[in-house]
Amino acid sequence: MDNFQQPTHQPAGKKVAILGGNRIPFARSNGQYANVSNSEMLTAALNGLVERYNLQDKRLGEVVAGAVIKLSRDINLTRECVLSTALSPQTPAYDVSQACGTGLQAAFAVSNKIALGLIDSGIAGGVDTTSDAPLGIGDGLRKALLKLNNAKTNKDRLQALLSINPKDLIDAPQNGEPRTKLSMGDHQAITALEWAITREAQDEFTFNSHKNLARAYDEGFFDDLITPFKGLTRDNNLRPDISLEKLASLKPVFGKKNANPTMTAGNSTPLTDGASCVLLGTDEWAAANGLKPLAYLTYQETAAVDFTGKKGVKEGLLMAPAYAVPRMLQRAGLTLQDFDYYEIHEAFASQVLSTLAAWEDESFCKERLGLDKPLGAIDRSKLNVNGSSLAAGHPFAATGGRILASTAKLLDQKGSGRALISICAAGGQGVVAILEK
Ligand SMILES: CC(=O)SCCNC(=O)CCNC(=O)[C@H](O)C(C)(C)COP(=O)(O)OP(=O)(O)OC[C@H]1O[C@@H](n2cnc3c(N)ncnc32)[C@H](O)[C@@H]1OP(=O)(O)O
Repeated sequence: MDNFQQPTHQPAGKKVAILGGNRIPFARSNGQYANVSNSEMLTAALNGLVERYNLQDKRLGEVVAGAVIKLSRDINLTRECVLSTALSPQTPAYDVSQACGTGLQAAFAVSNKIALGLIDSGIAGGVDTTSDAPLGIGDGLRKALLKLNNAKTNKDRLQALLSINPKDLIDAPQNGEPRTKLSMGDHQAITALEWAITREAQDEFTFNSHKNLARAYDEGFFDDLITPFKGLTRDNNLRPDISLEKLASLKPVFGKKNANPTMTAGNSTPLTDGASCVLLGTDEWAAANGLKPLAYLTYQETAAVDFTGKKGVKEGLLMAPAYAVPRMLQRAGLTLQDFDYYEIHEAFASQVLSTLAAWEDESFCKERLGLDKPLGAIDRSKLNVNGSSLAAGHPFAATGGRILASTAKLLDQKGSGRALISICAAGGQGVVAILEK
């Protein structure tokens, strides 16, 4: 199978600079932000960015953000949040949604307009809460209410009311695939088994994520990337004193029917609340506003895999980045080893490890990617150097902004270099990008 047949295009035109970023500390679900809405969190992240980069009263080209789980009243959540900030109310804004890839996809939307010369600046972002999740009325209740509304006699009305079953009252959002009814974790457990990812490797990977994030906080790396919010100054999922012994003692929570289940609450991301955003612009706009480009967003790619196996090979739900990255590398004329940093979203430790295993695997690279040899191994010391989602948490749509802002800062600190960003998303999708300085 050749996955490189479809022509993809790097938008020609203006360079797109990442000028800064901001987020609020991420909080475990039903914790510190239990009573805080998406709207309040995204507004706080945006306001922090506005303040840090003196954007008060500025009319930006566009603000694009989104949430994976939205209340139905939040028809254009991003626009409402922009109106609550000190930005000029003449700044247009709209929502996008692409599961966990939302934040990065929002940055693509802004950057493509900048590259085309249609706008000169913009903000991309994302927010999610699983604490303040929307509840709809269940199908059973909805149908009974419709019946009640159309009833002509008291008998019909009574029958409609009696048809209501308590279990049909509420329709809550599920963290699972609608087609398979499996949770993200149970899907990933199948992939982990397929790639023989051990419990020890997952726990060690998780340990490093927490240690790296804790060190980065202690070194002040996040001082100009995070605005304290509701009493939090750091992500409250972070465990600086994490131990391999404690990780090893946790019970498996996903793939429990497997012979040897390996995925636990420790080596999976927690359900999380939070928001993030990044400021993008042309070199000219940056100079006119006294800002310095941290890095440039140079390549982007989105891929999707058939996780149902309906039309051929059944692929792992979270394996789309394994396809998106080589496609982007080919277009950029780069190898997997040509990077100073790798920022791979840690949906689950085993997801990152499965993707790395696939890139090292000869038959996967030849048969599924259509390459003549494996992409090969990466230098693990360059991977998620300041921690990632396992430690920070993963408020779905906010992860893209978190990664973009910290990766741009890493490249700026280094002075020059190149970073690969990869985010897996529900629906069998993968959103990836290259940042350069
Ligand atoms: C594209 C994508 O990104 S897909 C990914 C999308 N996200 C998801 O699917 C979210 C997946 N995560 C979840 O569903 C939930 O967080 C779960 C099921 C993993 C865990 O939920 P819970 O059981 O509520 O977790 P909880 O926080 O209570 O942790 C369970 C135990 O593990 C312990 N624990 C969790 N992490 C760690 C750790 N790193 N080190 C030590 N102990 C830990 C907790 O302290 C707790 O111990 P206790 O029972 O003694 O209090």
